[in-house]
Amino acid sequence: MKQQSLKTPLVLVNLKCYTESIGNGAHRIARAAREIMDESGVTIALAPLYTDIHPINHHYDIPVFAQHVDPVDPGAHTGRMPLAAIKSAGAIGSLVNHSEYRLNVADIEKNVSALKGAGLLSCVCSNNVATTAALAALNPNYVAIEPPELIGGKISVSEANPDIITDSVDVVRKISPAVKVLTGAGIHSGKCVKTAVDLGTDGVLLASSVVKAEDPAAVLRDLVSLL
Ligand SMILES: O=C(CO)COP(=O)(O)O
Repeated sequence: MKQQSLKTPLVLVNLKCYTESIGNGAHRIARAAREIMDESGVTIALAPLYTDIHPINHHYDIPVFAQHVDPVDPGAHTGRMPLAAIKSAGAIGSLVNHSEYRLNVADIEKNVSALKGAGLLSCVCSNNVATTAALAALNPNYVAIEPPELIGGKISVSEANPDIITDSVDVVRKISPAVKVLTGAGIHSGKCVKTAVDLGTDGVLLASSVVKAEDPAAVLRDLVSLL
């Protein structure tokens, strides 16, 4: 099946389970993402709650990732989310192995292959350079390096730990050059994004600075301003 693709640099916003991401909140962020995408030409993708995959993709024509997919085939499971369901809702891909939803390596591999087989994108999250190397060997579309101690904070990975970005880019280039690298944790300004891209990444994965903003469009406008 033909694989989906997204233009680089990519700004991928994970809406997580924040109050601001539920119901109308998700639409508010989606409207802002649509506005800034049209204004700037930079690709902004969203990873909303499952219930918002279809509405956001349908109403705003925004590339949508699931925050997780369960490594199960359709069948007698209860409370799980099979890949076929996120695909039919309109997801272009899924996050896999976020720090807030760790998986074992066998399940990460199963998800990456299943997403590829379905023509969807995989964005596998990693916490350090050694994990990044192991995950790049699985050939996902993206590896997103996010130091857990900086997630949700005010100091970004670009400011606090540029070496982890450079080392991750180097290791991925050596192991699987086709794999794209994102970075995230604490990303909150155009300068953070520019530093990440200048250090060799293909974009950023972020959450709180946009989701919890009073004016998500203003924050997104700043985030893409130096690209
Ligand atoms: O975990 C993240 C994105 O998946 C990063 O979150 P913050 O942007 O809130 O640090």
